[in-house]
Amino acid sequence: TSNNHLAYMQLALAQAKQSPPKDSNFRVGAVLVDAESNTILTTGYTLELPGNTHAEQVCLIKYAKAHDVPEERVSEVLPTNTVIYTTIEPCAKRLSGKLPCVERILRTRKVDGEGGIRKVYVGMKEPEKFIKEGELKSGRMKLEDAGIECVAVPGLESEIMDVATTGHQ
Ligand SMILES: Nc1nc(=O)c(N)c(NC[C@H](O)[C@H](O)[C@H](O)COP(=O)(O)O)[nH]1
Ligand SMILES: [Zn+2]
Repeated sequence: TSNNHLAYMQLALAQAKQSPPKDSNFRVGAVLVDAESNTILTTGYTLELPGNTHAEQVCLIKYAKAHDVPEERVSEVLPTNTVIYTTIEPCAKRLSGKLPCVERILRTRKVDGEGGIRKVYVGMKEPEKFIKEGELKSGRMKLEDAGIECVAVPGLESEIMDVATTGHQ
């Protein structure tokens, strides 16, 4: 139901508020959810873990760690109907050159095409500040092409933006 989505997005926003301000990224929060049982698997916020980490990346690292696999093998342990809520859409490219979250989400799918993250619930699109719209659009297309639906959860955009850009000049 839509108010369930809003509740998870509000939780993601609460995570984003814990992120240390930095002028070269956005403060984002994310919540990894098992949609089958409607239970929270992990939460994450930008820079929560060392290595200039993104919120979505933190969720996956934590879940993988809890199941004794490295993040790149999280597909082996994720529940089959996993979804992620993120205050800003998964990044398609990162100025740091690190692996974008779109790629991290794509590789949660098992080799046989089963499981992994099936839907991405987004609080708002990434503002065109670090990355051009063309790149952002190609990221969205990659997810759609892989059958991963991006669903907007409206209502928190202005608060998400305020939190995301705290610390920017
Ligand atoms: N969805 C999302 N989650 C995050 O946790 C985060 N920080 C961003 N931010 C996107 C922005 O485009 C990148 O932060 C810049 O491109 C700089 O790249 P780095 O973060 O330094 O790798 N986006
Ligand atoms: Zn990212």
